Amino acid sequence: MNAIVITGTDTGIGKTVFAAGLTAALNATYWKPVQSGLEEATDTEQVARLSGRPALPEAYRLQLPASPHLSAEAEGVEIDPNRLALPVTDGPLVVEGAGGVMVPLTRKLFYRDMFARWQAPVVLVARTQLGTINHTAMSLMALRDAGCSVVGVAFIGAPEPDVEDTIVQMCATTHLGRLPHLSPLTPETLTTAFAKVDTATIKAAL
Ligand SMILES: Nc1ncnc2c1ncn2[C@@H]1O[C@H](COP(=O)(O)OP(=O)(O)OP(=O)(O)O)[C@@H](O)[C@H]1O
Ligand SMILES: C[C@H](N)[C@H](N)CCCCCC(=O)O
Ligand SMILES: [Mg+2]
Repeated sequence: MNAIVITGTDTGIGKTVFAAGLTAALNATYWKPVQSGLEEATDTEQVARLSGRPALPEAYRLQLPASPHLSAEAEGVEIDPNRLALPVTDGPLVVEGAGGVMVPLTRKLFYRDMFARWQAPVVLVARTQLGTINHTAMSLMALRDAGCSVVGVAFIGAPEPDVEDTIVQMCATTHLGRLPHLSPLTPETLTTAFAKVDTATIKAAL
């Protein structure tokens, strides 16, 4: 296996920025199987800008910025899981979901079920802000319930050591490091910040 899945406790929490840092750190290829919402820069464009690494084309590019199953329905299509088989790449592949782990790809398939089909190790990206213990614990339960192999949790935001330690200890997971809010967010600031992420543990899971 040379793919690593990046999922999160919610949409808009920093999966793409984290995925860009990891793609650069692993000299990997990036893939966003399903992009919903095309008005702003896509995740693939963001990762290309921040990592300088190659990206595979999305299997689905959907106009409506919504849950993938709704974005697909809005265009009169249904996402076909058979079109989402992990591509074979030379070198590591960083694959980003959309939103959180229980986001539907269809009305019968949540993203976590797709991760389980892929049998790829999973990194869960979580905020450090208030509310994250509940969201992270539930996301880990959902991933484990589906049989996913979780490498650990990567945190985004200001340091909250008591919160982070609580999650690691009570959820029996691994702390993969923390990305602060970067301003400006550039390939250089991301590379510097990402040096503190436990890339070795992630690489060992590949
Ligand atoms: N560490 C960070 N420093 C600065 N800005 C960040 C950081 N992480 C995320 N952002 C910004 O927050 C917004 C949401 O981040 P991002 O696109 O990575 O979320 P996401 O979890 O990938 O969302 P989606 O579920 O849509 O894929 C973006 O504008 C992004 O640039
Ligand atoms: C549109 C957004 N940027 C993401 N690509 C999709 C987020 C889906 C969230 C669905 C939900 O949890 O309600
Ligand atoms: Mg994203």
